[in-house]
Amino acid sequence: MSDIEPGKSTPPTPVLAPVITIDGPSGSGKGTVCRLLAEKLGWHLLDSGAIYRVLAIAAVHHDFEPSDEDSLVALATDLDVEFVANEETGLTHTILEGEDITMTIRTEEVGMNASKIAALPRVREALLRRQRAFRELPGLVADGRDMGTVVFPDAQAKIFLTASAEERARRRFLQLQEKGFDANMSTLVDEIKDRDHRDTNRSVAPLKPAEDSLFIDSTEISIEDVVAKVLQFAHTKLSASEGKADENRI
Ligand SMILES: Nc1ncnc2c1ncn2[C@@H]1O[C@H](COP(=O)(O)OP(=O)(O)O)[C@@H](O)[C@H]1O
Ligand SMILES: Nc1ccn([C@H]2C[C@H](O)[C@@H](COP(=O)(O)OP(=O)(O)O)O2)c(=O)n1
Repeated sequence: MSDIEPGKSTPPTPVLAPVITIDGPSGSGKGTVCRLLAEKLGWHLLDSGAIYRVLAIAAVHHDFEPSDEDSLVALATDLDVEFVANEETGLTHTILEGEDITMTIRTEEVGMNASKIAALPRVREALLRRQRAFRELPGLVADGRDMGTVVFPDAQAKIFLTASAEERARRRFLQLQEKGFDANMSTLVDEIKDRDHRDTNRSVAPLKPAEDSLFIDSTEISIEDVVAKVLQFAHTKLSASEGKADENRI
């Protein structure tokens, strides 16, 4: 027997929004490129690293050790965080449990703590639904470590963006200086290598290129050229997937 009552039309199949993923190590340019892409396309933006960073700050607020997986899972499940766009400054403010943490979230210390708790499998699992909820029409640009491999394995276009550790540390150095933070170049190189090692070698959702991703080394490529490469690749992939959807409809 059919589920559809006579006289009633078939309910429309929900349309899944298209996704472009950019994964890669710290300082490769993911955040910058994703923001520019989302602006150009008018799509939503997911900064998944910000969620891990917020959780790391919340863990400190609650006095939880980075190894206390049960407490961190509970915190991740009910994480009280809002990302609020400020039209005047063009900044997205991060509000954790009512407190504006926009300035602290980008420090290297928070990045390192985020990397530690991100190695816990059940914490990652607890954050999956929250990340997937960002997938809304007209489309999503997702920035992280496991966007193309785990969170959105069916993404239409996947990019792996990297650069040499020295160049990434140099970029971070300039970025931190600009924001008025103290920074030391050789400490930054060590911290970046340490974080790369932890993110790449963890057992769950390690940092690695998805099999079907475009690999871009941005060490000697400008931001504008990286954006152009990604856009060209994404257009090709999105047209191909629209073609496939049409074939299936016939
Ligand atoms: N291709 C590039 N060439 C030079 N500087 C870059 C390039 N890509 C990004 N940057 C700069 O490097 C810094 C880190 O970039 P960001 O997007 O925050 O990296 P990620 O999100 O991968 O950690 C920013 O100040 C950004 O302007
Ligand atoms: N999808 C993600 C995003 C970030 N993480 C972890 C690992 C990273 O070292 C930290 C911080 O990520 P974030 O993207 O904010 O860091 P960078 O801006 O690249 O320095 O969080 C992750 O495990 N999976």
